[in-house]
Amino acid sequence: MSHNGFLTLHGVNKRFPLKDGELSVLEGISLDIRQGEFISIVGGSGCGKSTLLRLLVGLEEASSGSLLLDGAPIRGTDPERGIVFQDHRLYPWLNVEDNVLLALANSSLSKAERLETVHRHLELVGLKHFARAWPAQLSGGMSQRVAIARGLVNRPKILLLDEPFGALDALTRAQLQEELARIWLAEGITTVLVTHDVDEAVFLGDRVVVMEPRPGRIRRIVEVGLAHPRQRDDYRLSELRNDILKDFSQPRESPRQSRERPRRFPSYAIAW
Ligand SMILES: Nc1ncnc2c1ncn2[C@@H]1O[C@H](COP(=O)(O)OP(=O)(O)OP(=O)(O)O)[C@@H](O)[C@H]1O
Repeated sequence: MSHNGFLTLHGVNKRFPLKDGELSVLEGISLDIRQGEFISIVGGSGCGKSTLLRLLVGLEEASSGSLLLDGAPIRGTDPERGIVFQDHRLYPWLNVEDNVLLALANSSLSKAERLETVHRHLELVGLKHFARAWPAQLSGGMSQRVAIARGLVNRPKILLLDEPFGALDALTRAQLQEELARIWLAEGITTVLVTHDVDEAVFLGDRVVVMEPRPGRIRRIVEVGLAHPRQRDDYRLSELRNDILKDFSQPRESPRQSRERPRRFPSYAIAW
């Protein structure tokens, strides 16, 4: 495995302590991500996708192995790593502008520069006219746009997305996928997207990392090899999708014992 990636994971293991032993959630994760690349990570429930993303965010520490961003070890959260969760986590008592502004709390920019930066990012996600709106006035899709603006406003080195469209209806989801592709093309930001949705993974990703569970491992990495912007009805995308879906109907080996956690529910509830 070479170590010349912009974001490099090498031999990453993650174990959680249990009352009677420990649970191995990720095993031997090695991955080199190029600067500006869009990586999708797919896998069934419980294969450790979110845990992997939490390691990249710095919310969890690896039990062993290394995670390097631009040559430096990832330790703790940092504005150089922007994150967008499935539930947008906007503060209901702050308007859209202030929600995004909050992400710049530790920035060295002046107040005027911060406001200008916030407005530029709201424009980027198509919400130029909603700076003064309240979260309760936004649809689910609009809230996720605000969350994307907030994830980008610090000009991070990487953008990490954990099922960002998982709670949206199919049409809004498709629209936001296209928006995300446009933003990624315009900004050239290295992006890691975790999703359950294989169509979404192949539509957006330069490469798709297919994971398998118990413990979470990389099953294979699929090179999509299609230029952006892509056409949703491109038959090559469906071929890739079908090929990846086969992985989920043919387990490579019998699953090892694992403890399941109750499924998470999206905590956002605002839509109109
Ligand atoms: N803090 C923790 N303590 C103990 N076990 C944990 C912890 N966090 C995650 N796990 C376990 O790790 C495994 C992987 O969880 P993770 O949320 O990373 O999977 P996932 O692939 O993102 O699943 P989903 O798609 O359902 O969100 C699960 O079996 C879960 O129970």
